[in-house]
Amino acid sequence: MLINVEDARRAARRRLPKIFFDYIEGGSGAERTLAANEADFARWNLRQRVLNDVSNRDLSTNVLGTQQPLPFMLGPVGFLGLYAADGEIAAARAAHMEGVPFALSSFSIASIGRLRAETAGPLHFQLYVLNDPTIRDEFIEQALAAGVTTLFLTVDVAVTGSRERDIRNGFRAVTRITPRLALSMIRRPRWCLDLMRGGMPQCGAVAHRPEFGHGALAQAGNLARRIETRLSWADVAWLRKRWPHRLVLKGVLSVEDALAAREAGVDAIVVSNHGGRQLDDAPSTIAMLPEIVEALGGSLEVLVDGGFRRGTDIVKALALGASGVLLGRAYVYGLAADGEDGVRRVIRHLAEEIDTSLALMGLTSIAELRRRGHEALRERT
Ligand SMILES: Cc1cc2nc3c(=O)[nH]c(=O)nc-3n(C[C@H](O)[C@H](O)[C@H](O)COP(=O)(O)O)c2cc1C
Ligand SMILES: CCCCCCC(=O)C(=O)O
Repeated sequence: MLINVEDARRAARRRLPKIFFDYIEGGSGAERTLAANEADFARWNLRQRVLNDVSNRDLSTNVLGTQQPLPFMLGPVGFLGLYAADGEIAAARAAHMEGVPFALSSFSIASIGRLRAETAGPLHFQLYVLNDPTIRDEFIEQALAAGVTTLFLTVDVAVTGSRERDIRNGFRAVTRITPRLALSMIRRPRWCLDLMRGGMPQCGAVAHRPEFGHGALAQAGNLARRIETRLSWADVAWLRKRWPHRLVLKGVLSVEDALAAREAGVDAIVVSNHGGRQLDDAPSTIAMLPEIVEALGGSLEVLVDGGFRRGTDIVKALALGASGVLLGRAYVYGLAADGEDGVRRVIRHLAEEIDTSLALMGLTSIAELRRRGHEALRERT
C-alpha cells in the first residue's frame, strides 16, 4: 500500500533496475549532505496550539506570481522517462490534475515540444547550459515556443558531483547494453515491458544529434560531460536580457550568492544543494534557509528543495520564509512505483499532511503560517 513517500520509495526499489534506483537515490561522496537534508528537519519542532476554530482550511498560496492550490511543485529531475513509460508526461499530468506546476529538466526523454503537445497545464523549464551555444539557444527557443513562462537556470552543476553509486554501476559510462546491464533489466520484467514497448528511450533534446550517441544512457553520459564549466554571473546577466519571462536561479546555498542573484535581476532563487548530489558536506538547505531569507529581507522570492519527504517538512520551510517547495525524489519514487497515479498519491499524501499539521497548529491557511513565521516553530537545542 502506498500511504507515504517511504512506501513509494520501497516500491520504486522493487520495480527499477538497480542502476536507475541508485541514480535517483544516491548522493555524492559519503552522502553526508544527502542525509543532512532529511535529518535537519528534526532540528525544528512544530508548535501545537489548541482551541482555535480550524474548520475551514486553505492550502492555496502564491508561488512565482501564480496562485496555486498547494504550496509545492514538482521540480526538475532528469530522465523521468527511464523510470516509467513516458515518465515526463505522466508526472506533468499528475501535477496538473492536482493543480501544481511541473518543471521539465533539460535532460529529459520527452522533448519540450512533445510535453507541450500532450499536456495542458502550466509548464516550467529547467535549463542546463551546455558548452555549445547552439544547444542553449535551441532550448530557449523551444521553451518560448512551448509557452514556458518560468525558466529555472541550474547553477550548482559546474562539474558533476562524485556519485559513487553511479561510478560503481557505470551509469555515465554506458555506451552499449552489456550482458550485466541486460541481466539487471530483465530482472525487472514489468519495468522492461513498460519501457521498451516504445523502443529504446532517447533523450528528446539530443536524439537528432548523432554526436551524443544512441540511447538515453549513452546520451546521459555525454550530456553530463557537456555542461558548461565556465558558467558565470555574466551568463546570468545575458540570460536575464534574453529571457523575457520569469527567471529563477536554482542552486543557491549562501547569502553572498543570494545577494548576487538579486543584483543580477532574477525573479527568485531556489535554495538548493541539488539534493546532496553535488558538494558533499555542504550544509542542508533547511539549515541555510533562515539566514538567506533574513539577508534578502523580502526583496527576492525564495523557494527551497532538498530532502522534503513529509508534509511537516514543507510546513517548516514555509514558516522559515520559503514561498514554496520543489519536490525531487519524493515524487520520482511515486512515478517509478506507479506512474501518474503514484505521483498523484504522493502529492495528495503531502497535501493531507500539511492540512492536518496546520489544523493541529491552530492555523487555517498557508498565509497565516507564513505570517506566524518562526513563531510557529520551536528550535530544538
Ligand atoms: C534523479 C535526479 C535527477 C535530477 N536531475 C536534475 C536536473 O536535470 N536538473 C536540475 O536542476 N536538478 C536535478 N535534480 C535535482 C532536483 O531538482 C532537486 O534539487 C533535488 O532532487 C532535491 O532533493 P530531494 O530529491 O532530496 O528532494 C535531480 C535530482 C535527482 C534525484
Ligand atoms: C548523468 C548525470 C547528469 C547530471 C545532470 C542531471 C542531474 O541534475 C542530476 O543527476 O542530479
